[in-house]
Amino acid sequence: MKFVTSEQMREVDRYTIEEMGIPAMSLMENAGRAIAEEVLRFCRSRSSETGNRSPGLLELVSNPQSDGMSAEHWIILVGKGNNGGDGLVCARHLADAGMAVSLVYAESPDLLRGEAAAQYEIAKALGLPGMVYDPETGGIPGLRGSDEARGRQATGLVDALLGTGTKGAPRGVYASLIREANASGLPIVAADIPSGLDADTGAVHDPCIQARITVSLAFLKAGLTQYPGAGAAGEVVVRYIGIPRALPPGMAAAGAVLTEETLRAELGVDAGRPREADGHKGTYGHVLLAAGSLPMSGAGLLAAKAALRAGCGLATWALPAALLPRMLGAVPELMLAPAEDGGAGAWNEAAADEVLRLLEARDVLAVGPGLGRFPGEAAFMRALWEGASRPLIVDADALNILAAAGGLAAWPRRDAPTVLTPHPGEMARLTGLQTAEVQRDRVGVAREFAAKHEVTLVLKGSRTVIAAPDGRVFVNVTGHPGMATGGSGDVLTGLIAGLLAQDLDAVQAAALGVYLHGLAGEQAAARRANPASLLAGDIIEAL
Ligand SMILES: NC(=O)C1=CN([C@@H]2O[C@H](COP(=O)(O)OP(=O)(O)OC[C@H]3O[C@@H](n4cnc5c(N)ncnc54)[C@H](O)[C@@H]3O)[C@@H](O)[C@H]2O)[C@H](O)CC1
Ligand SMILES: [K+]
Repeated sequence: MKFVTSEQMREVDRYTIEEMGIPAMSLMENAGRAIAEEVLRFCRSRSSETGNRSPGLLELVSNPQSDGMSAEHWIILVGKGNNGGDGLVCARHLADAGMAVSLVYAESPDLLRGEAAAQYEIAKALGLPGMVYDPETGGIPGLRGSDEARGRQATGLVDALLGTGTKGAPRGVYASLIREANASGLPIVAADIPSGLDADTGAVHDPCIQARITVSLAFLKAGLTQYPGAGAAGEVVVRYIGIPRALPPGMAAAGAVLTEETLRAELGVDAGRPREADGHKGTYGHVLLAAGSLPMSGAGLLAAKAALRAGCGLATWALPAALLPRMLGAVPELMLAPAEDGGAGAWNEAAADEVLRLLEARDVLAVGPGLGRFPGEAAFMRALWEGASRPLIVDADALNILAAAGGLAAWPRRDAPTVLTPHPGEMARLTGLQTAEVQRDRVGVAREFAAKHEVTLVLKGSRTVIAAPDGRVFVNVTGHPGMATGGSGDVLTGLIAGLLAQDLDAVQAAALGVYLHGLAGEQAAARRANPASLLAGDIIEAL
């Protein structure tokens, strides 16, 4: 599913209305109705949960208002732009469905323009009760304590304050209304985006609406795919409002959320592709891992096992010689290649030649899991970076060594496919940014880095971002918090390497690897009474 930025959305709106001639009022009508339908869906699901059964046909026929909505009183918070206009349409449909509705205008309705102003006239003509919020007295009627009659107590809020026209943090009355709405503890359905969300980066301003449901209109907004915005949005529903699904000519979506459909349609990955009947070990590639060191020998093992579980034909783990005795037979299917380490159980500059020699008879090199830091590390890494003519995946300390040696700007561009898999901290070191800066605009930072250095970048974390050298961006939504455990990244590296060995290109292998890694984590977590006890090895078993 593709997602767009606010700027792209504004251009889509303009193109749809001005070039295609689809009336803005139709779009607003469709938007408001879609939001109302999602509010009603929520109310019905809530009433069925709380046991108020939905009335039988006879009851409905005799009193159409009695479809359980009469107990609801929703307050619509109306901003002064078209987001507010959507809210006014929504209010009309909710009133028609039999619930009590109150409009609270952030600013005088006289400030409404265009379609939103027209919707205000309609709301007035229908006698929908409304008031202009007064920051002096504060307090939204129906949210105050129990002094209001039962019927007046609000049961939910629609946030139609700010949408894609937002600039900066909510100001003045908008901030007050957002704070009051959040403090009410009532369920909030956000129109298009939660007000206070940066719709492009997923950053949240102070304050930002904490929504139960966000009805994203026409297209998913980029900011809804990344935390903390994804957390503020609650359940995200993308609703068609009459804007054609095909983007205007020349516009490429800011990115796409990874689904099986996206993997197949956008990336040509068929996860269910059957194996050739006459396949043999050589058919499915041979992964070489340069990984592990005395204190972190397990990392290499996890990555190697994951590569095999990913379906590659063979895997060889090049490891410091001192580790060999302990690792013999640990994974019978795995081949071990000791690299001279002078008994130290650590890597050294000279070992690079051994790795490159081994790579000549193999298809992919993964370097980094448990590698550790060591004298001559930069020369070691540079030799592999320049000498490995095969697809290369760089992770963990190999990334830190790259960063410490001046980062990619100082290193030659590689011809062979290259995948980097930093977590936010490693990304900060690679870019010279603070980790917080990386996290504030994960999609943007990843996209820029991948294009600038012509690598495939996997920026890990919740909602991992996969950025291709050609500017395409994918966001993964599979996974489970229990996966935040030592070794989980090593498993991902091995998984991606195993896929690279099976003739997937760097972007395909990175995207499918991240997607499957998350799915496996979900399944592994589901098998445990307490998902916090999840181990990285469980993810491998679930692959
Ligand atoms: N354009 C269309 O045909 C459709 C739009 N849809 C809905 O409209 C909004 C976008 O509407 P827009 O008028 O551009 O802006 P907003 O309603 O988001 O409101 C911005 C409004 O508020 C003021 N403002 C901006 N930033 C702040 C701030 N930080 N604090 C306070 N006030 C702020 C600004 O002056 C504007 O007037 C879109 O999200 C959809 O909901 C339809 O859905 C589809 C057709
Ligand atoms: K909103």
